[in-house]
Amino acid sequence: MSADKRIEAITARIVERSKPHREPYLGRVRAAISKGVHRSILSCGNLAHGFAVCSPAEKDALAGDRVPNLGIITSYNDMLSAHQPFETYPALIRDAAREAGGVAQVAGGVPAMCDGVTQGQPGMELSLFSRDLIAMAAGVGLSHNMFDSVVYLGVCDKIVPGLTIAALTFGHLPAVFIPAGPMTSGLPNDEKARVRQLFAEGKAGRAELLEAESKSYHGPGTCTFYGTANSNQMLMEIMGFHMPGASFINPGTPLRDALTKEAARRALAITAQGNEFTPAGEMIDERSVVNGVVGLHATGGSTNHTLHLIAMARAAGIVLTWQDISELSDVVPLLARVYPNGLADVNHFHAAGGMGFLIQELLKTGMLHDDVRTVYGQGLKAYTVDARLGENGAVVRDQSPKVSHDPKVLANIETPFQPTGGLKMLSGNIGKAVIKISAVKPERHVIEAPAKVFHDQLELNAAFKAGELTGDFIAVVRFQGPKSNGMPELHKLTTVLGILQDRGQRVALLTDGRMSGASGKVPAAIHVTPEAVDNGPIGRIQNGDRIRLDATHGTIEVLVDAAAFAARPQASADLSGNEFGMGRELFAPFRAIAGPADHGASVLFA
Ligand SMILES: O=C(O)[C@H](O)[C@@H](O)[C@H](O)[C@H](O)COP(=O)(O)O
Ligand code: SF4
Repeated sequence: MSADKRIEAITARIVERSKPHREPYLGRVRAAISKGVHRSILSCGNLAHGFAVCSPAEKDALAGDRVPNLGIITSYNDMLSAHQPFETYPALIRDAAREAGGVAQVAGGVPAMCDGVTQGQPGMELSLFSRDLIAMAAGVGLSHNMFDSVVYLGVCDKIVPGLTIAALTFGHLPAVFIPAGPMTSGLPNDEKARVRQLFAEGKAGRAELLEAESKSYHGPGTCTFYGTANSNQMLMEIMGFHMPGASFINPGTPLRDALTKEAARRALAITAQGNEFTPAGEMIDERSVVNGVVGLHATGGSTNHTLHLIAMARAAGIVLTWQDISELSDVVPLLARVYPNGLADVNHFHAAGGMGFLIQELLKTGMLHDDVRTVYGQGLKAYTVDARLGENGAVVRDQSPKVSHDPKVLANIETPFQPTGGLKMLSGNIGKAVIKISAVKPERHVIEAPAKVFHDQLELNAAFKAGELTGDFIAVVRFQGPKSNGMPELHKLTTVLGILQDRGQRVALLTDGRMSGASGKVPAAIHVTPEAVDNGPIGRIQNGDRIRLDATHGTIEVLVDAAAFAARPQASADLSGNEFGMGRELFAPFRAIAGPADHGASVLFA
């Protein structure tokens, strides 16, 4: 069936807006494709260097242009529990390539930051910029120009967005993303959050907190809350970069390995040398991007994708805006309740029917474009399946169930948890912002209260410890934008504001910074643009100003006389402490040129 007419209209608007960028982009992709198999333009010297460590048979294969060579971009390290399983993937992929008559080589590695390790630490100020750095680093690997297709190994927050930017920049090559899968379920996320609140209130000690944290984050795989990392998996599947059913299979299982080998074989099958050539730059179009946004809304996905998905789309010449995202939110129902939007984790989501069921339900009422290209072939309907291991160890796919295995976690389209999605744009005399309402109770969608102004999250936490955060208030935490300090996640605010909210205070957050995808229950107007350091109105808010955050009508207003507000001096902040230490000095050029949040806060696109 064709997509809902409202989805079609927004898609058509994006197509029209994107033309000035998309058409030249496609021209570059087609020009690169026309050069044919890329090793043929390398000199003998280039080639000899490129396959010096290969076996004689591989050298022979690669010397001609008849055997496809698969590039591997890996983000393996031991810091991210989600990426640690990638250590063994290159060997698996090489075996699969050889068995399929091809060759595979690691083209390069990219850096990967664990936002959980850097949360609340100086390192978090490198996090957002690491996305674009990852795209650049992947570009270094692919610039060897030895490859006919690429597999990208990445899971977490900035890594999948950065790898997607690279995959679309090298859009003349097919791109298959291979995930590592979620950690098995440990201490439930809400129990972990409860112990954190007890610790913050002095009712639990450090030993008890560390025990709870370690029982929650206990082994290889992605953390099980529905944050940015798991939003990435959802996006890669619904946009057609994953093999169907690949996203949420636990690491270290036979099915996981079978899916990895299958993905490698598929990446070799869709090169220009075969009959199903699927270059990434042509596979991904405006419909794929809209499908990604729809998936975000239907699952209550991470607010960080109001930054990343914009930058990812832009890499393919597609101009996505917060208005598009907000209007799609008005159309797409919420079908998943996964922490922080519920108590379940991604393992429960998968067991309830997972991505196959979600896509099936959304297709039923035209919430998704079915007529899209994917690494698996034509049409998203092929993704309404469940993957399992067949007798001979091959991946077998069954049609997704017609009814959710757990309606409390995954709803049918006829009975959604909320009629609209989770991500709204706010606008008003403070500028533009985004808010995630899927995890906020309806009675907190409108908050009007006096401002309490802070210049970093530690100041707010200190005010909490000093007992100064009484009554209703809107915390204004500014100078947290990309040009100020790299736009770190302010997730440490979640615990304190959550305690105050649980005590009955009506509180909200307003910031030019961003939150973790795992943040949720406190209303937060984030990514305020323009940011304070860019002369944004958020820099003219003063303590005591009444602010009205209205997620129902999509507005964010400071209730001060317009002329008086405009006449106020712009606040300034001492950011010298953010310029050095923990590598921040290396990212000064990024802070200097970063674009605004509503354009993806990127150093790659204005
Ligand atoms: O956007 C995200 O999903 C977060 O960056 C996530 O990747 C990060 O790791 C959380 O902050 C960890 O959650 P805790 O800090 O609550 O453990
Ligand atoms: S989900 Fe976050 S905390 Fe968990 S491994 Fe990924 S980046 Fe680290």
